[in-house]
Amino acid sequence: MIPSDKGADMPDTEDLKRSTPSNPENGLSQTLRLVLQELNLFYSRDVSGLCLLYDLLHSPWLQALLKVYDSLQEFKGKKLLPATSRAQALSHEALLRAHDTVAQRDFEPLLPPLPDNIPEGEEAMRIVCLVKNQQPLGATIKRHEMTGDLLVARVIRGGLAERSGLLYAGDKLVEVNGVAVEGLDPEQVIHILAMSRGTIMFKVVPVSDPPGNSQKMVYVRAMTEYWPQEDPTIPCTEAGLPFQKGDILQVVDQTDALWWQARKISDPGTCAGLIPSSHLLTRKRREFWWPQPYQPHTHLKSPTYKEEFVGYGQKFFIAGFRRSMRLCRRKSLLPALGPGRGPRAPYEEVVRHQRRPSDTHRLIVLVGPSGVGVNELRRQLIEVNPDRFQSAVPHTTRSKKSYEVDGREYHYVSKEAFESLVCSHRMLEYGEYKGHFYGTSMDAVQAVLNEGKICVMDLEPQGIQVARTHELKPYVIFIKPSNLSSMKQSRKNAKIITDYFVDMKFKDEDLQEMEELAQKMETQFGQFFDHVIVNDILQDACAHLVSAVQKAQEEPQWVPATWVSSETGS
Ligand SMILES: Nc1ncnc2c1ncn2[C@@H]1O[C@H](COP(=O)(O)OP(=O)(O)OP(=O)(O)O)[C@@H](O)[C@H]1O
Repeated sequence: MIPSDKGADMPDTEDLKRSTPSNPENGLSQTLRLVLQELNLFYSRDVSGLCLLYDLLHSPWLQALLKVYDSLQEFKGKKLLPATSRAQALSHEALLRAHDTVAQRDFEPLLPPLPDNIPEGEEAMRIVCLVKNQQPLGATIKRHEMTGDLLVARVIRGGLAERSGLLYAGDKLVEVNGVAVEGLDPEQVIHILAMSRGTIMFKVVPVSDPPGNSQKMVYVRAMTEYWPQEDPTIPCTEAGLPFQKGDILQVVDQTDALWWQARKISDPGTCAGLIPSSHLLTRKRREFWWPQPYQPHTHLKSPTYKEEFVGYGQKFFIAGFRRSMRLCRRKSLLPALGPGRGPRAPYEEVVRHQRRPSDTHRLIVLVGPSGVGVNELRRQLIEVNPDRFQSAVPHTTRSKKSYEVDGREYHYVSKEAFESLVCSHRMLEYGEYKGHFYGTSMDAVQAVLNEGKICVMDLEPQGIQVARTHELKPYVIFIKPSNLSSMKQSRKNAKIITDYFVDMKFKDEDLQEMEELAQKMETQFGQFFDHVIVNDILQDACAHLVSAVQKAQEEPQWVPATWVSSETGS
């Protein structure tokens, strides 16, 4: 292993520039230096503002800077061309030469040619000098099981070793900084490297067939978390890349069947790190890390209350807010995800996808612990623009009441018809309440989308996976409670919906339970959340929701690759 290292001082390029008198930029850099010196003087002098301004406006460096500015302005609109055709030809040639030099990796310093009189059987050596700067060398070493040789085990993408183009996986280490490594342990070599400052010299026997660079770049969403520090099997802990559920990773190397190299898209310029391959992580999860299945709401008392419309007195009818539907959702019959079900693959391949204006909108799914305000926010969103946002009309097997309209409050269907929807996997979620079934079908959602509207629904988290289809392309927003003291303040007048009391106020233990449930949901389902909104001040949360929904529809987003490939394939 070659651990990270700090401390090598690179020469200051500015200083190098200054020391060349013929440099045409000397005038400018000289002026800039004067500016700094003079400003420094002003800073430390006790002067009145007027004197300072007078001095400043008359100072030669300011005049010089203004001239520079004028010249730049003059050239800003012009296309710069070489003055003569000969200069033009020369500039083309210089450009091509620079291109070839980079393409052929024809870098300095040039090493002396190998002597002619190398004895028969002597292995050809490569001498590699690397200047350590503030980043890891980016390579790992191992001992060959049969020969006992010390080999470069892997070269990490984006690291110093890889960028030098001089060290390859499989190269045999002979010397490090003049010390012969034969017979040393990898740890001893690491120690030599850790102690070195500035230039490090490796003498290696090059691998006969260096690996090519034809890796396809793949992006994946992490469906689980990974902490290299807690994994005793990782070949090099320092080279490990920790990640959390939902992180998007750019996998840059999959040559090794067990350990891939990846970087987070949130840190694009960084050196890659080691992550377990999909196969290896699946095995590890099965062995150690599978979390306890999520238990949905268990605290509800036995139903004693009459079904009642919970409409908050809105000015127009919005489907999908009825108490029975909401209460039965908590007892959703969708099985909780757990071993044997749910997402087995630890990584999901994703692509950046931009919805075309002619496509139907993405389904907006709101998820959150009971009482956090999912329905309040959904209702507010729809009220903001009912022509744009709409809920799906749920199905029920209970009979229609006299004041209800089929297809408005519910689609009223027989038990057989309901069961047939369930069996044909057309129900996004369903549950039983007081002996009747309630649920939301994919077709009800599709009907809203087909009207050109944005369908907004709330789901229990174990239903998210059912909704994740390429037709609906759900964008999942997790509504999260803020901290306990803020919640106590903001929920002073809020009412919980239960099946045993109407208009019950939140007690401290309700808020506590909400927080715990939110944590559980995030731990187990965080990989599915495209966005998180903390519902503290209602107005702010609502504004946040409007902007998140807008972005989900109009800006490129990471979506499962299968959603897009099934589109292009059809
Ligand atoms: N940010 C907020 N500030 C104050 N009160 C809020 C806020 N958000 C929601 N509420 C209130 O909290 C109560 C519960 O909200 P809501 O009914 O939307 O919960 P829910 O998440 O849909 O829960 P359930 O799924 O159990 O119905 C309501 O009285 C609602 O008006």
